[in-house]
Amino acid sequence: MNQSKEERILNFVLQHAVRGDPQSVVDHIDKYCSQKEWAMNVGAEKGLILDKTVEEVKPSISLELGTYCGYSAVRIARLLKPNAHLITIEFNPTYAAIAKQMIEFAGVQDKVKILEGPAEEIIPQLKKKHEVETLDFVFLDHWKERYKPDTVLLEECGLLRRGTVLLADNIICPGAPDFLSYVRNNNRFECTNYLSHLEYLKVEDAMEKAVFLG
Ligand SMILES: O=c1[nH]cnc2c(O)cc(-c3ccc(F)cc3)cc12
Ligand SMILES: [Mg+2]
Repeated sequence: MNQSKEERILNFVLQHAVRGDPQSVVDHIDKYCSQKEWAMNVGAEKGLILDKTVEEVKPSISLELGTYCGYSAVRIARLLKPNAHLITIEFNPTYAAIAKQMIEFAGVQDKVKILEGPAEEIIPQLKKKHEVETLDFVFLDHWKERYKPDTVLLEECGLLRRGTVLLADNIICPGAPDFLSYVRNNNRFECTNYLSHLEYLKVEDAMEKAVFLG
């Protein structure tokens, strides 16, 4: 049975990147996806915006919505302080299996917990089942039509606290218009837009930072 694109990305990393070196894993995914096959990793340019946000927030507990192959999970985990953790939620079991191998190869498995299933089912379980109190940082990178409902759900579940930073990918392409108007017109969020480009292409894209004011 022939390989999926995601398996080809993973195999390229396993064969060429340095085991235990998260930066090498990130660089090799970017190399493959810029030279061979486009894939929806946040990429190097928007990845720098993600890096700067993680370095600024210094989160103890982070949540990622949309793991895919694990590129941004590895990117975030490589910057986390000791004892800090990332929970990443992936709906697609095939992607989750690829990401698990990617995260283990990078050597960041002790910092990352992958949860498989729909975010709307897992988010309400975070407090009791996964011992989360409140989140310091949330990276939204799953389905654009889920950005707004899952943001409302995070708030309803008491997972946001004053200063929790949300960072959303793909604000222009594919776009998340209902999320954007929700956070920008809600006086409990302080928003900042970061204009960038779609991963591996010259197409415009942007990220939106929304700080919850409590
Ligand atoms: O579905 C997506 N989830 C998360 N991130 C994405 C992402 O960064 C880009 C895209 C995407 C963008 C343009 C296109 F022509 C086709 C797909 C989708 C997702
Ligand atoms: Mg994205």
